[in-house]
Amino acid sequence: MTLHLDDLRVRHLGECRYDSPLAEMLSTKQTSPHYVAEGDRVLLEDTVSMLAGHRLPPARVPSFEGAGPRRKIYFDPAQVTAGIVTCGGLCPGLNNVIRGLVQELAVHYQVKRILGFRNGLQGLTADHRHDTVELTPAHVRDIHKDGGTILGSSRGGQDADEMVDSLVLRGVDVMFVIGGDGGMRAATYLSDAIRARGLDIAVIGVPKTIDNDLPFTDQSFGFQSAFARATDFISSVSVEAASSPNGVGIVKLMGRHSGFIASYAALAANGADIVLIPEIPFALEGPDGLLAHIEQRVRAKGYVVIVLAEGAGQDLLDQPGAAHRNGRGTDASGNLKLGNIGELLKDRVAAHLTAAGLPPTMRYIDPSYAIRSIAANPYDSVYCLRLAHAAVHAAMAGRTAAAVARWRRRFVHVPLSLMTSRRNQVDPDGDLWMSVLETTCQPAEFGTAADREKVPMGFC
Ligand SMILES: Nc1ncnc2c1ncn2[C@@H]1O[C@H](COP(=O)(O)OP(=O)(O)O)[C@@H](O)[C@H]1O
Ligand SMILES: O=P(O)(O)OC[C@H]1O[C@](O)(COP(=O)(O)O)[C@@H](O)[C@@H]1O
Ligand SMILES: [Mg+2]
Repeated sequence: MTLHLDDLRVRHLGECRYDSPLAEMLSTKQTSPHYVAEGDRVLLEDTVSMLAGHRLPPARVPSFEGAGPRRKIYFDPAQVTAGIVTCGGLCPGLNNVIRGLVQELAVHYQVKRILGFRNGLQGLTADHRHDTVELTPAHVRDIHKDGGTILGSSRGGQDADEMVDSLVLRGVDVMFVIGGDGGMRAATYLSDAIRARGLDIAVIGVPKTIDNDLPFTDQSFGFQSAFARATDFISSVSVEAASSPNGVGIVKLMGRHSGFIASYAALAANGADIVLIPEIPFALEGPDGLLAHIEQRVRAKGYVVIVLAEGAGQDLLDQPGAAHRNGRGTDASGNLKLGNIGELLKDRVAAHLTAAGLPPTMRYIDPSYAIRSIAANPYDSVYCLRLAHAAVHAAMAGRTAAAVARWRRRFVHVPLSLMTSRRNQVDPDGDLWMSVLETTCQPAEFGTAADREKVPMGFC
C-alpha cells in the first residue's frame, strides 16, 4: 500500500483558541536536530532512494505531524475530564504510561478530573461505567515500580455506541486508550462513533504490545523490558544444555505473528544456534530440514540451543488431530489461538536424535507470562513517560483518532486507522534477520529436498 501525505494527516476537533500553560516554554524553540517545531513534519521514509522515488517537493512527501506541546490548545483545561483505559495483554510500562498521563494532565494542564476505567474496555460498558478510579498524582506516584496495570485489563468485544454513552455520561472530553492492535482498532471505532454523533471528545491511542507487531512505531513500549527478561531464560537454557550429554535447550517465547522478541532476545543472549519465527516457515524433515540441522549441531558442538517464537511453524500443527494442536479457534478479542509448537518440536527433536544414536538431554522452558508481567526497565520507563507527555499534548490540542508513536526516533501523531492497517513483522530480507543469521550461523531457511535448489547454505 503506497501512502500519500493526506493518508498521514490526523484529525483535529477544531481551532485551538486557548493559550497553553506550556506556551512560555515554547516561545523561543525552532526546529533543530533535537526538536521538531510546531508545524514541521517528520518524514515517513528516510533513505535517499525512497525519497527520490516520490518525485515530489519536500512539502508533499509523505510525513507525520510532530508530537509535542502547542502554544494554543483546543480544550480549556479547567473544564476537561480525562479518561484512561488499558486493554489487551499485559506489557511492561503500562503503569508508567498511566502515571505519565496523570502527572502531565494534573500538574501542567491542571485539568478538572481524571478517571481510570477498570478492566479494559469492559470498564466502558453500561454495567461497569460507574466503577471508575479517581486518578491523582498522589495516587500514581509509585505505580511505575510495579508491572501490570493498576486499572486492570481484559480481552473481549464491546459495542462502540455503548462505550460512547459511557464517555458522555461520565463527562469525558479526552480519552486515552492504551492498547495493542485490538485496542487501536477499538479506539478507531470509538472515535468513528463519536464523530458520527457530532461529539467533541478526543480519542488518543498509546500503542502497547510486547510483540512489537504494531506498525509506524520504531518499537512499542515494554518490548525492550520483555526481551531483556527473555534473555535470562535463553542464558539459563544454554548453560543447562551445554552441561548435559547431547543437550537440547529450547526456549519458547511470546510472539503470535511477529518474531521480534525471539530475534532480539537471541541476539542479546548470543547463545542460540537456531531462531524460529512466524515470518519464516520451516520444514522438519529432509536433508535441509530443521531436524537434520539440529543433529549436525549436536554432533559438531555437543549441544544445541533453539529459540522459538510461539507463532512459528503453526502450519506443522495444522493437520486435524495433530499432537499439540490445542483446538485453535480465537480468543474473546478475535485473536487466533495458537497450537503448541514448542511441545511438538521437543517431541520431534527427541525422537530424531534418539533414532540417530544421540539420545538427548532435553531442557525446555516456556517463560510465557514471566516476560511481560514485570516492571519496565529504565529505558522503557523514560520512553513511556515521553509517550504519555506526547499523548496529553495531542489530546489537549484537539487531535483525535490519532496514536502517539516514536518514528525514526521522533515523537509523532499517527492516524489510528493506520496503526491497524498492517502488521509489523521481521522482514526476512531486512538487516535484523541478517544479524540473526550472522549470529546463529543457521541457514536462511530450513527447506526440504524438493526446494534445496533455492535454499542458501548457512554462513558457517
Ligand atoms: N475489531 C475490533 N473491534 C472492536 N473492538 C476490538 C476489535 N479488536 C479488538 N477489540 C477490543 O480491543 C480490546 C483489546 O484487544 P486485544 O486484541 O485483546 O488486545 P490488544 O489491544 O493488546 O491487541 C478488547 O477489549 C477487544 O475486544
Ligand atoms: O494474554 P493472553 O490472552 O494469554 O494472550 C497471550 C498473548 O498476548 C501477547 O502477549 C500479546 O498480546 P497483545 O496483542 O495484547 O499485546 C502475545 O505475545 C501472547 O500470545
Ligand atoms: Mg493484539
